[in-house]
Amino acid sequence: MLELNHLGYRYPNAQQPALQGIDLHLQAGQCLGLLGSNGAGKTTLLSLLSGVLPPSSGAITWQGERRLGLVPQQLAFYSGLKVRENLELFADLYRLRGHERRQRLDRCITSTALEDKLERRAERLSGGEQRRLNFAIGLLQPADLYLFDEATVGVDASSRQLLLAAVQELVAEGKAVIYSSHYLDEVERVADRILLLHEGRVQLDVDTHQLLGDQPGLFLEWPERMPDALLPLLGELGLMTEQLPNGVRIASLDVAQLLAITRFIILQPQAPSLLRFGRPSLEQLYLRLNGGRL
Ligand SMILES: Nc1ncnc2c1ncn2[C@@H]1O[C@H](COP(=O)(O)OP(=O)(O)OP(=O)(O)O)[C@@H](O)[C@H]1O
Repeated sequence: MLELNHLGYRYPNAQQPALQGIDLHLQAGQCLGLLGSNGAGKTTLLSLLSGVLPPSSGAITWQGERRLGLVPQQLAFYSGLKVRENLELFADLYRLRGHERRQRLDRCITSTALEDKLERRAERLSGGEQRRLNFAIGLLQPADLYLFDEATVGVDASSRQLLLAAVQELVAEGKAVIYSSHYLDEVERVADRILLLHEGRVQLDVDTHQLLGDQPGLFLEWPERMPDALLPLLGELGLMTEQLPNGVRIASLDVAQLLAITRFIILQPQAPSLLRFGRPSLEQLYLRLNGGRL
């Protein structure tokens, strides 16, 4: 659907490029979680894709028609108009007619739980409700690729569930989605692939399941460093381990092995800061991958 080849962008008068050497191939039905700390280049990338900024280098190639829906970080509606008037206006802009218009309007209103706010002027909505209107306008647009930039900031927990379900529905229908957020639990839920940007470059581009692993493991971490005798013990027990900065992840183990490790831990002067059995969360992995920057 979309291919990026060595894409780069430098803001006028900026010393460093905001993006450089970005290669990416995105397919229909794929949801890419776009991660990176503040200033990593996420919004710049979305601005290039949506045509707001022209590439300074490299190329964006669309396979087929370029049909794009955007939920921008900055609220983009008419604050003096009512919610319904805003939606009707954007439906006009998107040239929606007849049955499709009615259907898309109904769906975006339901997906963002704005049924009770339709007659309210947008400027009189709460912050979270304004975000939901912003989201609804993006969903209304018929598109093959949807871009979400910090789309759920300030949205309450139950509305957030609705918005995430709407994103998942798009993906299930075969739309491509790029979902940029600092809320890693959201990204973990919707994205099947993770693209991590750091200082304008791709640091990681990986399948979410591959990153998180399908097998639960035992995570052990100490506040400073793990006890020196731990690794030899794990070796004696014949366990597969992955070393972490202050601890280990043990891929799979039986009850006897778990008991031996527990005995060892009890005898240590310092207790572990983390002892957890399961899959790592994206947030745990991200903090490690991104050097502690969220
Ligand atoms: N209009 C601009 N003029 C000059 N530099 C800019 C401009 N907008 C962004 N930048 C710079 O480009 C880099 C990438 O910014 P960008 O907004 O893409 O980051 P981001 O990953 O979206 O960050 P955040 O998580 O804070 O939204 C940063 O170094 C930023 O300072």
